[in-house]
Amino acid sequence: MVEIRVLRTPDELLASQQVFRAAMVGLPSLPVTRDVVSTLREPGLTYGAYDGSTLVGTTDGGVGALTLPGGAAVSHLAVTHVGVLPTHTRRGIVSALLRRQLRDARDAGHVVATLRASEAVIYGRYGYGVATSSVRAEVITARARLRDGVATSGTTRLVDREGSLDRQAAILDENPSARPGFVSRLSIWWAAHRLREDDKPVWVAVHSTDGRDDGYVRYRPTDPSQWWSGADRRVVVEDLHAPTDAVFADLLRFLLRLDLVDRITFPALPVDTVLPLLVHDRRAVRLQSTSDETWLRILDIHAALAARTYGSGSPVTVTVDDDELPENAGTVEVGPDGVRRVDGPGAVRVHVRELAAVLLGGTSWRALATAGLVTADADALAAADALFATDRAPFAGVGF
Ligand SMILES: CC(=O)SCCNC(=O)CCNC(=O)[C@H](O)C(C)(C)COP(=O)(O)OP(=O)(O)OC[C@H]1O[C@@H](n2cnc3c(N)ncnc32)[C@H](O)[C@@H]1OP(=O)(O)O
Repeated sequence: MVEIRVLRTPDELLASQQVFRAAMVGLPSLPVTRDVVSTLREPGLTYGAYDGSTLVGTTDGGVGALTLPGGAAVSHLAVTHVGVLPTHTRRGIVSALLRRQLRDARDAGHVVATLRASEAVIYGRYGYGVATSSVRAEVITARARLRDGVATSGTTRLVDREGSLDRQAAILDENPSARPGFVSRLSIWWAAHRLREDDKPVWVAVHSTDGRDDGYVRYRPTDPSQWWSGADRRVVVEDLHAPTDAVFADLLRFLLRLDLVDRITFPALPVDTVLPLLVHDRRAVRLQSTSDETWLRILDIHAALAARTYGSGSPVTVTVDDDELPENAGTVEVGPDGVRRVDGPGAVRVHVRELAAVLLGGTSWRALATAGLVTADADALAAADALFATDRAPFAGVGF
């Protein structure tokens, strides 16, 4: 049997970092030392599994906010650094760690937990479901001309990279996106980003509307060694924050003005991105692949459902199954006027994992029913879809 403990000292946190990296095998190296490791972890949120005196598994988190449909933000545990040493896998160690983490997060009052999954088969058993997706896009700049009707909403300027991370963090904090699924960025993530900085070229452009900074794009060439005479010069957008489509259009306008660049890659955009519509030749934009982005675990079903808004229509009763956090289980009535607990079986029956998939509007109830993941009749499904549908695809816009 392993023992699960909260890790606190720099040596324990460093050991957790090493266990995670050994489990992940192929991550780029990161100069984490005893001196800096505490800046990368929030106190009391790193867990370790011990086999005797040896740390063999770990999980970690940070607390921020996640935006629900309608714009309300709820308390959010961002789960990361999950790993078990290869010598100790398939003995239930990560299950013990993740269950303890979920229980503590619920008891601490967090409404949702989310993570990015290294594999799709790991987290569903703990109640995590895919709540947002992203699309990778590539722009062939020679063919990409912005449509004449795309209005300019502000100005875009290059800023010095020195100190610009603080500027980026402030812009994000001051201009959160109203898109469902948006998550606030944590200081531990910016600290990790600082640690990863190198002397390779990277550029930052900041957008302002009426003199107020409200968005930015950070981009870098993919292969500087081939830049001088390269025939296929590529730039990758490392990070982009555009709280509105108008800001996004201006940042795209800026990127399309870069000389020498043949292709621009956006590794992750919302699946309903306006990008192809903004250019005359929509095949200048290749939407290459979609990926699951946010795996979401609802920790407090009543709080999560009550904090979002709904479309019009009749209320629907939903019975939720949740073995891991049994206080969540039961029936709720959800309608345009709110959410309340009711007795008896609901018109729809769903596991908490599938409720996570519809919470932000990223999946329809009808699609879940087609996959056999919801039990309901056609009228109840239609009513639930009318309530839960959102006008924008949910998107977080950050990996962690
Ligand atoms: C948010 C993040 O940090 S994502 C990064 C996750 N970490 C990694 O991918 C690193 C490499 N992998 C690992 O460290 C480990 O294999 C982990 C963390 C994925 C799983 O840890 P384990 O301690 O082996 O998991 P545990 O023994 O608790 O498994 C629970 C169940 O999940 C299944 N399972 C776990 N991992 C996998 C997997 N990668 N593929 C298929 N099934 C899996 C187990 O078979 C078991 O199934 P069962 O309940 O039907 O018996």
